[in-house]
Amino acid sequence: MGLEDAGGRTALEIAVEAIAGGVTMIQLRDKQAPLRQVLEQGARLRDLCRGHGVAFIVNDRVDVAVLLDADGVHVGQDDIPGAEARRLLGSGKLVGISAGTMEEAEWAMANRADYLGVGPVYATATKQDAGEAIGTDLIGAITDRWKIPVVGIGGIGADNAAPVIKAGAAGVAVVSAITRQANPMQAARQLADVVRQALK
Ligand SMILES: Cc1ncc(COP(=O)(O)OP(=O)(O)O)c(N)n1
Ligand SMILES: Cc1nc(C(=O)O)sc1CCOP(=O)(O)O
Ligand SMILES: [Mg+2]
Repeated sequence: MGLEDAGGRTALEIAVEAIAGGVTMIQLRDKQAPLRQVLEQGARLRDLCRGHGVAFIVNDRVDVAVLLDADGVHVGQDDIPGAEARRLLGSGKLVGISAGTMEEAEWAMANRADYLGVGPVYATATKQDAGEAIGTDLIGAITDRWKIPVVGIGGIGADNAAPVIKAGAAGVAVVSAITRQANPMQAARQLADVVRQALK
């Protein structure tokens, strides 16, 4: 989660509400905090997730994922390659890989991704270097070609999540649609309802 606009609330506070609202996976994504703080915050988030049967994933940092005994790591095209991440993490852990083009999806599949994060589906202000919105077509093309869970990411909220699922995604990954809302629990619940409905 990026908590720049979380209204002074901590990641843990937001996560408690998000889980109560029905999220099934939480990713620790903090590119700024000192490592010691990331580890402390991560341990609290991990314990919370474990207590609720929610998957806990660390973004970028395989070392942090190992130290926290996270359920897995999410890596992008410029991060540690997925196959190397898996070697460090050991078996039984998830490796998620980002893809914004079919070529990137091919790389991710060659690196034996467990799931793909595909985006930015819509325009996003959360990730400055996300690039132009790509829409939902790539999700359809990937899920037609491979049997792999895909989550759409980028600019997704309850108002526009349904087409992402209808295109073939198994779920959606969001930051601002939960962290920037006055009531993160209600926002998560609305989003989960839309996703569940679209999956039917
Ligand atoms: C689920 C999910 N999908 C994509 C990303 C983006 O990863 P990456 O391209 O490495 O960019 P950063 O998040 O590291 O800025 C993600 N984090 N999660
Ligand atoms: C972390 C991230 N990755 C993206 C990608 O396209 O790979 S877009 C993104 C930011 C998602 O935040 P929001 O839900 O607020 O748009
Ligand atoms: Mg990354």
